Amino acid sequence: MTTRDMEIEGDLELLIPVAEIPQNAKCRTPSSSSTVGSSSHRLSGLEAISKVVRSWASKKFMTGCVILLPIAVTFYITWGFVHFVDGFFSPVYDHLGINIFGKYNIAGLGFATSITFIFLVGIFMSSWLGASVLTIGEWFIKKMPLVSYIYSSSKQISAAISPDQTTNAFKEVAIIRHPRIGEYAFGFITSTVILQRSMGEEELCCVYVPTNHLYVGDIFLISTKDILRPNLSVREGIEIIISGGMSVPQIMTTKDAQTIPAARLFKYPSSKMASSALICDTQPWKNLKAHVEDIKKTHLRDLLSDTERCNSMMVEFDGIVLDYSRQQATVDTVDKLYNLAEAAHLQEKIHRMFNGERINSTENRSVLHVALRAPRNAVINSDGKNVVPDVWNVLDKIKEFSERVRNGSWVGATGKPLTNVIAIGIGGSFLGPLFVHTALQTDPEASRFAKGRQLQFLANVDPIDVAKNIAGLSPETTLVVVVSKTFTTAETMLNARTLRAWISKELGPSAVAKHMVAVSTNLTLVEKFGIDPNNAFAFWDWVGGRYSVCSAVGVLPLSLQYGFSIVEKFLKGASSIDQHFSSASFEKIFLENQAASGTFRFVERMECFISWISCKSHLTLLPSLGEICPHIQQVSMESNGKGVSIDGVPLPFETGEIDFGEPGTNGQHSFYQLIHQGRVIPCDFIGVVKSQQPVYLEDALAYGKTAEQLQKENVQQHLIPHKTFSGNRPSLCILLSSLDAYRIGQLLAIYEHRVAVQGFIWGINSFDQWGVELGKSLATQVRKQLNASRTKGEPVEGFNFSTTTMLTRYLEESSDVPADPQTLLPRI
Ligand SMILES: O=P(O)(O)OC[C@H]1O[C@](O)(CO)[C@@H](O)[C@@H]1O
Repeated sequence: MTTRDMEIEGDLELLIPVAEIPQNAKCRTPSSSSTVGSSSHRLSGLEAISKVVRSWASKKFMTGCVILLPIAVTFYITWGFVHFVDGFFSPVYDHLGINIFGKYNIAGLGFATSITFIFLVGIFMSSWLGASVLTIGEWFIKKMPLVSYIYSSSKQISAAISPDQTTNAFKEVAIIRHPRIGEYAFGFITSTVILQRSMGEEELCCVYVPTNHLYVGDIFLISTKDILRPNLSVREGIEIIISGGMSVPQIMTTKDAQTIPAARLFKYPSSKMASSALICDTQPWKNLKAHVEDIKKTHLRDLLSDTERCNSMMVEFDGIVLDYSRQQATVDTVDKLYNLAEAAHLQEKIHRMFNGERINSTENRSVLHVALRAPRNAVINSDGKNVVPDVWNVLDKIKEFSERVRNGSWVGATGKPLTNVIAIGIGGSFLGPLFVHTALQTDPEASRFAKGRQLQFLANVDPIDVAKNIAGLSPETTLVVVVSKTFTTAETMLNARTLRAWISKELGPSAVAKHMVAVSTNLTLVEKFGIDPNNAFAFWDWVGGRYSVCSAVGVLPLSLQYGFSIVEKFLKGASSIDQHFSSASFEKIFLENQAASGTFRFVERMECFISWISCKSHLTLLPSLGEICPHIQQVSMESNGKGVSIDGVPLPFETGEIDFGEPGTNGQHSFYQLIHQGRVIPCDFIGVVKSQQPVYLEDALAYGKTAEQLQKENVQQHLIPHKTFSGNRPSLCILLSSLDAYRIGQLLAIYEHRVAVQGFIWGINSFDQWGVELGKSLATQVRKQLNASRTKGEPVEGFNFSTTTMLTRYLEESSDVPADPQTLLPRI
């Protein structure tokens, strides 16, 4: 139902009795109602007017009641109270012959007397004598069965608001995360307690959370660090509870938030991304470094025996569970990481990214891949322009085009439907779409939609790849999608020329218009290549190649294969993580608490810092997720393999993870020996509930196997050193409830943000790739040399000894290769 429909329905509800509305009232045209007699028209018109008038009158009457009722109740109760207290001392005054309610009424005399009396009791009870009298009195009261209960309850409540904080009063208002992640409860700190365990001491607070006004509630023992302390007095807290939450202030700050200058809370200076100071020079970095050395002394098996710690390191969001309890980290580590995040201005940097600021400063570009999956009505600006409508124009165009191809209304040059798609592209124009395609193949819904269709990718320039790609395919039923952000990448253009030649040769040059489309930011070059600009799908310079899978780069080939509706789910999954990552409440929570406590919304980002401690990561996956490895390799290693800070200052520490992995148990039969007994390599395990959960392996890495255990198992003495596993090897588990388009989108966004956060912390530019550019220019130099040697016989020069020797040898042995091949069509 649209919003308009809902509005109409609402109007009908208000004005016309439901029983009289025909089912199709909303859609009825004037002519369809003309059979109804004119008198009934008049009748229903009068009825409607009468109902409107009645509805108006009743609304106004209720408004009057709503305003007058609290005033009347307040006066009534106040008057009753004054009267009651006035009458409290009436027997005394009666005795003195003063009739306070009679003819010589001295209104308020009894009230004043009562107040004075209460005041005097206060003074007396504060004295030693008063306290002794009270103790004796209480002793008697507590002996009386029912009375003792009434007395203790009333005493607790009055103690709660007692100005004497040495009593068992509510000491402070507290907000705790309860009853589950993402929800909070108001409570009162009543006392603190030190919990002594084998791992050390921990201070806990007793937090009383009222469940039925103030009289009944639960007591929680919570680590002092996990308590949020709002800027509210105990009295204000009690008011909130008694009013059922109605008196809660619209904006609440925590006490520690006071130390954050107001300007930093919601405004970020737009000049520079961060100060040029390196993160390694900050105190939080040094603290964390020292802490890391310290934590290494505690074996993971001991850390894992602390259920409370493990529980706090398990988070869940929108169907994804993240368990980082097998990281060499304690709650204290997480705190220190928050401090580090603060020092790195992480929050500001994320905010700037979503705000479309040109945070890719070396290329002077915004970084807005999040806009590619934003809902249609979102507003994300780049240079003051909302980019979301442009994104959706392209998505709509893809939807329309892919539907035409899929339903056979767009056919090839010979009139046959195009059931095969070859997507040519390399790097970011290939790896992301390949990952999603491979993962979608096991989603039953997606594979149903892909029935009878085939999607292939062509990236490499080895002629064998081309041959493999076109083997068994006919150009008549094939659509080629050339994907290149720049439309200049040598490998892609060579492959594009090759397939253009393949199509032209079989179907004639005019067939190219029907059989080739493009995805690029460079529409001029697309046209020059010979592809109709109407058949080009744009994206923008604010989308980095490796972050482009949600642009037409991935959406077009995937929609052709699975239909747009499936791809839209994938975009929605990624968007869910984006919103979570940037949500206002997260920002508020994070800033207000100065990142002091582990909040759920932040935790996804935490794990990457933890991995960072040892700077390496590896992924172990389900077969269907196999292609995430190469994709993450590019996203992570091309983004964060940097040697200078964003300001160009050489970094005295190493950046970048080395990511590698294998799907399923292939890794077990390949490199797991090394991760068990060789180097320590932090691992990410991605599991899917409906498939498998490789938890046994994570535990093996964490716990290991000791010599004592082996002895008990009667293992031969000389084999014990070989069969011993040190354990203490960190890993992370991401568990997805299923592997469908939505979850794949979520997974993609989690890794993209993880990489961005790492870069933000290290203070580098994760969005340029000058290292790759160097590789490209070196390749060009070599290509020019080979061409000059082959066509003009020029000697190899300008290279070092090794390269010169190898190039010369290559030239000698490949004398039959053409100078600069225009295509790579297999020579059959
Ligand atoms: O899409 P293009 O321009 O062909 O570039 C392909 C890839 O080349 C790189 O620039 C370097 O590998 C990547 O970032 C990019 O994804």
